[in-house]
Amino acid sequence: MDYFKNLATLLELELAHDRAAHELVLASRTLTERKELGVTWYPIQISDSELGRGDYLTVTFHKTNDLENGHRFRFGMPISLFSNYAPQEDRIQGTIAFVNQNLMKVSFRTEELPDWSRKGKLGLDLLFDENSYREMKSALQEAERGIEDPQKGKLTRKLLGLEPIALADGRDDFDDVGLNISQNDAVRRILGKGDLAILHGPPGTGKTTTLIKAIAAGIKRSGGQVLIVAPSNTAVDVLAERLDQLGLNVLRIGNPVKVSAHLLALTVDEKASKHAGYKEVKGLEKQARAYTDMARKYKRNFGRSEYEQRKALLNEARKIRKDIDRIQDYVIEDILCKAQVIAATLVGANHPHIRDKRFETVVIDEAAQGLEPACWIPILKADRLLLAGDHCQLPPTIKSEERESKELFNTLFEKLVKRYPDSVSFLDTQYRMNSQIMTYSSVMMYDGRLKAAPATAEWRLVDDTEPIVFIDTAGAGFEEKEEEGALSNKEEADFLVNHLSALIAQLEGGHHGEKLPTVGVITPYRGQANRLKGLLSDIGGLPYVDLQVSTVDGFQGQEKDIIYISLVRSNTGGNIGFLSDVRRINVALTRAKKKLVVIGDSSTIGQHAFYKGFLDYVESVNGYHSVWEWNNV
Ligand SMILES: Nc1ncnc2c1ncn2[C@@H]1O[C@H](COP(=O)(O)OP(=O)(O)OP(=O)(O)O)[C@@H](O)[C@H]1O
Repeated sequence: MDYFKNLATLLELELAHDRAAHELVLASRTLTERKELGVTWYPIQISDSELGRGDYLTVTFHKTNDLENGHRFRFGMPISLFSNYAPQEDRIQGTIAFVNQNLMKVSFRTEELPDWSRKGKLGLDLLFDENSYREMKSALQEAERGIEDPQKGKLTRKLLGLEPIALADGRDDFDDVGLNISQNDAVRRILGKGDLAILHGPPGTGKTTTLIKAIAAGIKRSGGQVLIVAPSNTAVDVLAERLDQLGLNVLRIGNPVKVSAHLLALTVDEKASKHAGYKEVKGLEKQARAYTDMARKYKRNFGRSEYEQRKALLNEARKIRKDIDRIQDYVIEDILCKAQVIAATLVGANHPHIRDKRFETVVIDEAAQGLEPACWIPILKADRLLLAGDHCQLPPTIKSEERESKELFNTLFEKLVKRYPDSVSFLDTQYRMNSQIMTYSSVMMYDGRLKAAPATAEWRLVDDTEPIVFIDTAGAGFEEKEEEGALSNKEEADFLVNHLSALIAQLEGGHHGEKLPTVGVITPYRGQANRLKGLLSDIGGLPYVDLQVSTVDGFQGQEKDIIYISLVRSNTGGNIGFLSDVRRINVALTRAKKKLVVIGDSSTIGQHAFYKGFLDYVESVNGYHSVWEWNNV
């Protein structure tokens, strides 16, 4: 079917760009730059190594310094181990079996690491993760092959509009006093046995709360097992943690990124270590290791009989390892059977432990951020599907610049919202923003259907009369500049930092030692984010203030009491680049709880209807100011 072939073509384009970009980083950046970009660990030390299943060697590495903040190594990705003596030649590839901030376990397809690993300093490079693309491609092929199959292709045909779909009518008696009307309605429709349910949750409307209540209620009623997936590990961690808190048996497939003992306890490895079969495995592992160690003694200068001895010992170890594998298979099967909820990333839904499993219900959270080919991986395991997300916020990240690739921004979530509007439950009450901050987003993005919960609608900073402010830099000579491909606006950044510092000083005066509000500074451009971070660190930060500076992408899903937005764009042509993607600016405008300050050049951004409307709106609530008002004080 052309539908999946077209998707596969788009995916190929994206793969080519992603790979080229990654390989360019590895080939052209220095070791220090790669470390900063989070794609290299160096220097590292080996703290353990263990021969395991299928003669794979698992080696544990530790970072020997902890200066880098964040890295991009994730469970299941390929890496390359190198030594500083000959970083080009001395290399061996492996796969990440576990990773946290400072420790990584890597499986190598060998019984021993090469000799060079005992000399010099070692490092790890993150290789391009072709595996995710392979899984996506094979899901598209499988979807295409299965579409004619009366049973297997059923949900696929329904989702594509080739066969009638059954939607739940919402006639159910579910009612949770902790949920609002739209949330309870949504749960009722999810609990009805339709083929598809979509939960549309604008910012701060309790999408996750609703989703986990619906899942828990469904399991409580009819048992069964639910697969819940999300595009990012962070989102999967949130879901796993919250479902576990509700007392469900949750199994986290893959490797949590959040540092939490609670979450770690939900993984297959941790559950296996507490399983009754584990003791037996440990005993057998000890025996196998003893045989292998004995065999290794015959390593050099041996004659025929020693050779035979060595072979026999290794054979013995191998036999024991087969027994271990059998017990481990049983343990894993038992853990999988008992789980009420299995949580994984989209690609993790094809982890070997669950690759061949089917689920009556599959749930995809943050579905509007998932690449469509990745969404098909879990969907192919489902009889019915529940999607949650908001297509009016950021779409998935796409590396390719080519025009056709932009088609991937049109997510399956959005297509299904349009194809089956009756399957959509809209959450209409938000618990985050003062109503003045919410209104423009509600009108432009959500047909004016969003309202603020009563307790939220009026909240504001102490003595503050302006929850939403636009500061116009038009004519002030603030200019956008491009340096090494990065856009920033120096004067706007200086102004922002001064304005923010003054606001905080004023709040400190009125706060008398109470906790200061949290602050976020958002800008669409990385160059400006770096400039702002630099300025703020030059003035020694803002003491006692919880402050985060980031691009819009780093803020999705978060909230702060005060948000500043630096729009950067200031040119005569009215060129606003990717600011014209209103989904991106919608995310920025909906992060503030009590005060939102937007700084930009009305003569540039005002040429675009969305921003023109925004300026008019802010003026109508008396929040419009010119930069001169501050500069002349
Ligand atoms: N019915 C409710 N009554 C009171 N507070 C609620 C209700 N539903 C959600 N909230 C609160 O709203 C906030 C957002 O909830 P949740 O984390 O579920 O939202 P979300 O919609 O998933 O958020 P996001 O904007 O990240 O998508 C939380 O602080 C939650 O406690």
